[in-house]
Amino acid sequence: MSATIIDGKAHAARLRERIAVQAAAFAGAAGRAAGLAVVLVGEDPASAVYVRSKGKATIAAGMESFEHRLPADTDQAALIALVDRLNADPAVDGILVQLPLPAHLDADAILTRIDSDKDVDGFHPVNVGRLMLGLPGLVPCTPYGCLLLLQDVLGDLTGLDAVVVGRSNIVGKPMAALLTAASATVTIAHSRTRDLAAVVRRADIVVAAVGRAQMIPGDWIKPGATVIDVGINRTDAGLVGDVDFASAVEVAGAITPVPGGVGPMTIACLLRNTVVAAARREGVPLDMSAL
Ligand SMILES: NC(=O)C1=CN([C@@H]2O[C@H](COP(=O)(O)OP(=O)(O)OC[C@H]3O[C@@H](n4cnc5c(N)ncnc54)[C@H](OP(=O)(O)O)[C@@H]3O)[C@@H](O)[C@H]2O)C=CC1
Ligand SMILES: Nc1nc(=O)c2c([nH]1)NC[C@@H]1CN(c3ccc(C(=O)N[C@@H](CCC(=O)O)C(=O)O)cc3)C=[N+]21
Ligand SMILES: [Mg+2]
Repeated sequence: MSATIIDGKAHAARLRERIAVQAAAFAGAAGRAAGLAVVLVGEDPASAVYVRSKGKATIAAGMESFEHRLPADTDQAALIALVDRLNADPAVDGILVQLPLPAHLDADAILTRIDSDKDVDGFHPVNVGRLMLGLPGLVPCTPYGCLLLLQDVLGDLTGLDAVVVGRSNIVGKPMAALLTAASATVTIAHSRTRDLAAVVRRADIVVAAVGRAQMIPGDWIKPGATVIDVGINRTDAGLVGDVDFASAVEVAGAITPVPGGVGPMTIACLLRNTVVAAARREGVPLDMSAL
């Protein structure tokens, strides 16, 4: 039996339509469009592709896009100065500094410098704290997009066994926090986990966020499990996930493809966070049930 393929691209397109309605309502009430500033330091080609697609999606949703491209040798003080300028700019509701930054820059200091109310990535310590405390804030886009896909497939996640493979600050840890808040029973696995196969085999939900091409084979997947593949790995065979799709699709109940799964949801959730941030900043009420 073959799994349902979770169409992240179609789900993201529907979400973007609802966001556009809310963005128009915001613009009508505030007298201006919501604005997203994206900062890219250096010339990494993959990052440049993401930044371009974020800019296009922002404009398509009826929001304003501000792109800042800085040379790879930009120093800490110059980047801090740009963040300060964006923090103070009333037309900017969301700020995203594309990661990874060049090694000579202190990414933690930059992310902490962003106004937490404009932190549409949800990486600022204040938003990380809010997520852990269950307080309203801005939630990291990729894990939030994964949660939306899981709830679409499974409905209520209460009591389900979830395994998150990967413990990064941008995907694994916030994913585990969201699943915990949704009342799943959560295991976080990582490079030091003993017998990863056995840990994955007991999961009703597997979220793979490792960055190793096709490392999770189908025979680790419990029959009928829901598999969310966050991995984006460029190989000679093209773009592949962290899950071996060909074998996993034969065992899983539902599975995201790469491309066309989590990636498009990340961008849709970034737009969602931007209109949410804009509405909070201006005190404009939004229909959150649409988002
Ligand atoms: N689709 C999307 O929108 C997005 C996709 N990505 C993709 O998701 C993947 C993960 O990204 P990110 O979280 O930033 O990656 P990181 O490199 O920051 O983290 C990888 C995690 O995987 C763990 N890990 C590494 N090797 C193994 C192993 N052999 N067994 C078990 N765990 C292992 C690491 O463990 P340890 O902590 O012990 O080192 C670490 O916790 C990448 O492919 C990235 O490109 C990322 C963001 C958005
Ligand atoms: N501050 C910051 N925030 C991020 O959210 C962030 C970041 N830095 N750095 C890089 C990662 C990665 N990321 C992706 C976004 C979209 C796709 C995406 O749309 N992927 C398409 C394919 C794109 C392609 O073909 O390359 C898909 O999976 O279908 C992938 C990956 C966001 N990230
Ligand atoms: Mg993100």
